[in-house]
Amino acid sequence: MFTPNLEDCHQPVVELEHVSFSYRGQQVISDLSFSAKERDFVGIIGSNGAGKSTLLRMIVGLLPAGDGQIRLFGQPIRKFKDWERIGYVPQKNAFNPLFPATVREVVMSGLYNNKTLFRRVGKSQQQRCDDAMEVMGIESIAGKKIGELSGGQQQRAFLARAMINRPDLLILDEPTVGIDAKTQADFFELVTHMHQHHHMTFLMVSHDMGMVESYLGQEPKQQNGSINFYVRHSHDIQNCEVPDLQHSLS
Ligand SMILES: Nc1ncnc2c1ncn2[C@@H]1O[C@H](COP(=O)(O)OP(=O)(O)OP(=O)(O)O)[C@@H](O)[C@H]1O
Repeated sequence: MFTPNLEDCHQPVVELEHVSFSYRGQQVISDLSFSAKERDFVGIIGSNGAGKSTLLRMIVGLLPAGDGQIRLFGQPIRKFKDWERIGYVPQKNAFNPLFPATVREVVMSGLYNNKTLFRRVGKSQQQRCDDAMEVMGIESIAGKKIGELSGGQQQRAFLARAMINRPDLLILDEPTVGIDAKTQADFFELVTHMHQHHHMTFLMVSHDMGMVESYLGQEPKQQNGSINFYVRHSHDIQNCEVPDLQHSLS
């Protein structure tokens, strides 16, 4: 019987090889090698100050890796240009209630990068914005000021902002910190639903061990210093897509 090779059909999305990082002589990440493939869900767990946010900032190009190599979608990070393929939700910053932008404006701002900043926003971009807000269930509050929303609603808006380019990789840094337990559980359900139904890879820093273990298993797949990596591999969810072949050989 034909058995597809489930391990090899998913391409690497993030690869780190012997990466280290120091802030002014204080080493935070030491000799980290790690990779995530298409549709993997990686939970990054560790104590305060372990270096989790630093790691994510290196992966999104906000900090340069001191030593070692980072590759994104198979390309060395210094050559990588396709940043629309990556959505990033940094650690929560509560918005000042006086902050004037609406939810729609915050979500739309996810479209702007160096290339699109001065381009007129067309119908298709508006549609993308509507789609992202619909997925996050925030269409009804599109016109509200972001600063007037609850923490959970703000996080949904940031997630919609990260989703507007329909990224292949979504990076979330403690997305539910400071949010009540029920909203956290709803948010986690939304994220795992997205993982199962959209073709995306997730890297998520979280302190919520219960939720991480329930989705990613009890044991970390890898450790580096006091950072633990819990992984749900893509092939646990979906087989490689070879429907015709499978059909004809069954
Ligand atoms: N810009 C900076 N300059 C100097 N040191 C920094 C800077 N940012 C972080 N650090 C230090 O680097 C270490 C790792 O910080 P980082 O924010 O990556 O940890 P973390 O694991 O995300 O922590 P937490 O769970 O508290 O968010 C900490 O000791 C922190 O004080």
